Amino acid sequence: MGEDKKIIKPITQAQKILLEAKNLTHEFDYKLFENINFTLQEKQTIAIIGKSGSGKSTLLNILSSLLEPKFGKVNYNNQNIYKLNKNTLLKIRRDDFGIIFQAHYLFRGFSANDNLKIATLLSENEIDEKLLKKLEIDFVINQGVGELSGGQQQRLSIARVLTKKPKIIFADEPTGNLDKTTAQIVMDRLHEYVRENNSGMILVTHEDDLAMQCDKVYKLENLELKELK
Ligand SMILES: Nc1ncnc2c1ncn2[C@@H]1O[C@H](COP(=O)(O)OP(=O)(O)OP(=O)(O)O)[C@@H](O)[C@H]1O
Repeated sequence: MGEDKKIIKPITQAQKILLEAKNLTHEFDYKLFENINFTLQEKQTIAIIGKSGSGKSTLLNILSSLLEPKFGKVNYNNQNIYKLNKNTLLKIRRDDFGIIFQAHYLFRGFSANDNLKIATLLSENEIDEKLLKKLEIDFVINQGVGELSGGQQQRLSIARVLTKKPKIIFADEPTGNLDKTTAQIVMDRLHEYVRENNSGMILVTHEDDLAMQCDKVYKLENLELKELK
């Protein structure tokens, strides 16, 4: 009698949805986008490209809880973040959302190290020395923020955000001040972080080659979000 053969089936589990936006519409002086739907899954990276002024940063602000849309909703943990009470929203923004914008919001009177320590105090995580080395800022860590170059400040703000271990990274031109090689180093770290932490990332960029390294690429154009990849 032959042995029972066990057939091991691959488990095809649906990826968890991290963020879901429905019917987003927004305008300032003119309409920027209308009825946009958007989903970010665990371990997924999504790039948003488009012409200057098309509304990419505005969309990222809305997705990251910083700007309430004129219409539509943004769901995180199945709840519309704009219907949450202020303290709950602040907690999500502090603990779960890692916002990397062009204005770094670093504390300028403090050293680079102090800026990182603030993130460790908020999250009870350690400063990741290896990450600082990979980002090539380990040797400026004791300098004041004001003494760092623009690109070093940018990488410090990225290190600070990653120290928090966010569930979702929202990055608006995170490599804007960097040369091509350093920009790639930073992007590699962000992708690595997402993979290793079951996180997700939404990246706004003008760099098509950096966008194409993401799992999905959308172009904001004519009020719509068109899927390019
Ligand atoms: N807070 C605001 N109040 C009024 N108008 C705004 C505000 N924020 C953005 N806008 C306008 O909305 C439009 C889209 O701006 P946004 O920064 O979202 O574009 P973008 O696609 O990110 O541009 P860029 O690629 O140049 O950064 C612009 O015309 C801008 O002036």
